[in-house]
Amino acid sequence: MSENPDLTNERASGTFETNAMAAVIYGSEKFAQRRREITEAISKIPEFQDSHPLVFMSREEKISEACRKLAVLSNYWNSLIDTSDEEEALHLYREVLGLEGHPLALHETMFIPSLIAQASDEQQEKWLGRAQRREIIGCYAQTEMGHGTNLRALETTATFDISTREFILNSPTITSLKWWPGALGKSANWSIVIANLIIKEHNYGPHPFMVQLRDEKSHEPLPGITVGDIGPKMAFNGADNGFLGFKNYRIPRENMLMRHSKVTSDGSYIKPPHAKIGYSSMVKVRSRMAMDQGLFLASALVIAVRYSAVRRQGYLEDKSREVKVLDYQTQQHRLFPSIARAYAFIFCGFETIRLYDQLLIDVQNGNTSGMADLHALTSGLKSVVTYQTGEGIEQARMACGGHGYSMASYISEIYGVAIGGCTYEGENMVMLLQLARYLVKSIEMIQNGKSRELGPMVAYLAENESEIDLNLGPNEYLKVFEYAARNQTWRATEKFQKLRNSGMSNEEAWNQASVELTRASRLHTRLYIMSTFINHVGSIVDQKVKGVLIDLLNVHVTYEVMDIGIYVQGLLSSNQMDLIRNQLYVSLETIRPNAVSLVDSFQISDMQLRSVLGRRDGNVYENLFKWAKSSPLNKTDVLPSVTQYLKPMMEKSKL
Ligand SMILES: CCCCCCCC/C=C\CCCCCCC/C=C/C(=O)SCCNC(=O)CCNC(=O)[C@H](O)C(C)(C)COP(=O)(O)OP(=O)(O)OC[C@H]1O[C@@H](n2cnc3c(N)ncnc32)[C@H](O)[C@@H]1OP(=O)(O)O
Ligand SMILES: Cc1cc2nc3c(=O)[nH]c(=O)nc-3n(C[C@H](O)[C@H](O)[C@H](O)COP(=O)(O)OP(=O)(O)OC[C@H]3O[C@@H](n4cnc5c(N)ncnc54)[C@H](O)[C@@H]3O)c2cc1C
Repeated sequence: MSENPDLTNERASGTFETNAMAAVIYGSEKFAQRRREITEAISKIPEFQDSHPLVFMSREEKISEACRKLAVLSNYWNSLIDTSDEEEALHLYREVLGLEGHPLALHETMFIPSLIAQASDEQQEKWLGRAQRREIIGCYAQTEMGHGTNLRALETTATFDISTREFILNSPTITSLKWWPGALGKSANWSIVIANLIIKEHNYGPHPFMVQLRDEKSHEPLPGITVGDIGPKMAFNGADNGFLGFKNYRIPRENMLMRHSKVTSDGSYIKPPHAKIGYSSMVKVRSRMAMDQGLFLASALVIAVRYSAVRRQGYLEDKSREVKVLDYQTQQHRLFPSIARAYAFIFCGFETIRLYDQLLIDVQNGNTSGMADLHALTSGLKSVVTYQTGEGIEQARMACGGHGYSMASYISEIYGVAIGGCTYEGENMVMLLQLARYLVKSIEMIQNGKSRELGPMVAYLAENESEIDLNLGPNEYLKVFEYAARNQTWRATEKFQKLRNSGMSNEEAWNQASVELTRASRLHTRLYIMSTFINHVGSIVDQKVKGVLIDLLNVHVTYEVMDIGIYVQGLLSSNQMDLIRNQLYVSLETIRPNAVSLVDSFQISDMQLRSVLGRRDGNVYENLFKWAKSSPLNKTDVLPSVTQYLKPMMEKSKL
């Protein structure tokens, strides 16, 4: 079937090459090209296609389908990608497995990275190759039923038995059961388990241990291990998140991951170079989240924008033909700022992934000085990005009207998976408060005359306000954001200090200032996102691409400043606010002809999107009907439930 002419026309009105834009989105022409090649190669392998639509499958079927594809994938792995390239691997996973989770997701994202960051050279020699070759499947078991946030209160223990030189693992209570780890329930046979290290009755706090859970031949749980699946979730049901308990389960001393902290055979403890070095796997995932969430948001927008270009409803001036809903200003206001955010998040994601990779090298060389900065940055970024992604996806769903609510759109599944990011890798409020600690410390440095020691990301906190001339472009909007973030950070810090100075305990003062503190963290992070977007656009060489991205940046800066209006009342007059509002409306119109090309540029395949509404060819209606007919409910005209219950009920009512 040929392409829907409405989409053909939209594509013809684009002013730039989508391949050139993809090269900017994905950081290089080479990688953008590799993504296309991988997608093309996969499309030719029939076993990678869903055996039937995932949305009609039960959990068991979804997990089985994911395992089937992983088994097929193992035959093609080396021929499809450069296995040493994490981004290629991720693209392959996304294309073949989609986003509903699978038994290797945590193996790749946390188990292997933990071995790389936490295992000594000898331990890597023993386990890393096996993990990378997928001879074993691992997971990351930290969260317990009773505690996920407050890691110092974890209850699982690993007690060193000096006589046998083993650790004895125990789960002393119900609440100490590990609860949530992905792939733990049914798939993983090994795990990195975070447990309190106890030597001679002294608790040294949470440490990582390499623990075999299941027999490598029979896959049966080993004696002393209780393990299973925690049941269905809001989404992500292709993953078997699990529970895990230990009863006097012994592992050799050499199974504590000992790159940083160490326990010698006589039970001596050697401290790590930084107290929080064991938290690196979390920082690794957080550093990826802006990218991954940006892609979730992008997926929803591809669906909503393409659909809005083929959906016609109502009239504007021309009464001879109904208008594409994408031409309504409200629809543009609903979708275009999110397109800008998706681009910005991906740009930030590349930046934080690079920063993590650099930090990993620094830490391996004994330099831990960058840990606090990256922890603060990624804590704020994961919180803001996951929240705004959730908002953007939900708006995309509503922008598709009734069909958006159908699973045929697939947006609800994208939403369910993405929104989990507000919780996993540190609940958002908690992580905003982690960043707030860093911001408060920065203010205290300024108060103590140490402004010069501030890092580049917080230097603006020490600056004075300057006049704003909004006609001068994005950098002036950045100043507006700096003003808002600086003002709020000072106000929140002063509130905290005032409460503390009034005699309140540090903890209570912090609690009573915490809403204001989280607001400061959000503004600081949004400033970082805007500034990264501006810098990125500034570095683009292709002039056509750059021109469109400047238009998109204008949508971003005007929308973001309008969105934080309450924080800039002291800086901007109502005339200036009106000016910004009008600039936003103009920029929505400017971007309109490029809307479809901007989402096409994400180059997310139909196979990955799984959306009838978001099909690249735009042939929505005939495929919607086909999809509905394939619903299991339509296998028969008369359901057994009708024969069994409704018919007798109706018959009885006739009497
Ligand atoms: C490659 C192929 C991939 C295939 C992918 C396939 C795609 C699949 C499809 C979809 C993707 C979906 C994937 C889903 C994956 C989900 C995985 C989820 C995993 C998890 O959730 S793991 C568990 C995560 N848990 C947490 O994040 C816990 C949160 N809590 C904490 O981090 C901490 O407890 C704390 C930071 C909140 C507090 O810690 P603590 O009490 O110890 O510390 P404080 O006293 O508060 O602070 C002390 C001091 O330490 C500093 N600090 C804290 N953390 C760090 C750190 N990490 N680095 C540096 N410094 C740190 C803190 O700032 C304080 O400093 P100051 O005293 O203020 O100076
Ligand atoms: C999809 C998914 C996958 C996951 N995968 C894994 C995994 O692979 N491995 C793993 O170990 N874990 C995993 N988790 C667990 C996850 O990391 C935790 O659920 C998360 O860290 C939040 O902790 P919690 O559940 O204890 O929340 P809680 O801390 O109980 O949060 C409840 C509320 O209390 C508030 N709160 C808590 N502490 C504070 C505070 N100090 N200040 C202010 N407010 C506070 C929170 O903001 C929140 O509103 C996963 C979770 C999900 C949803």
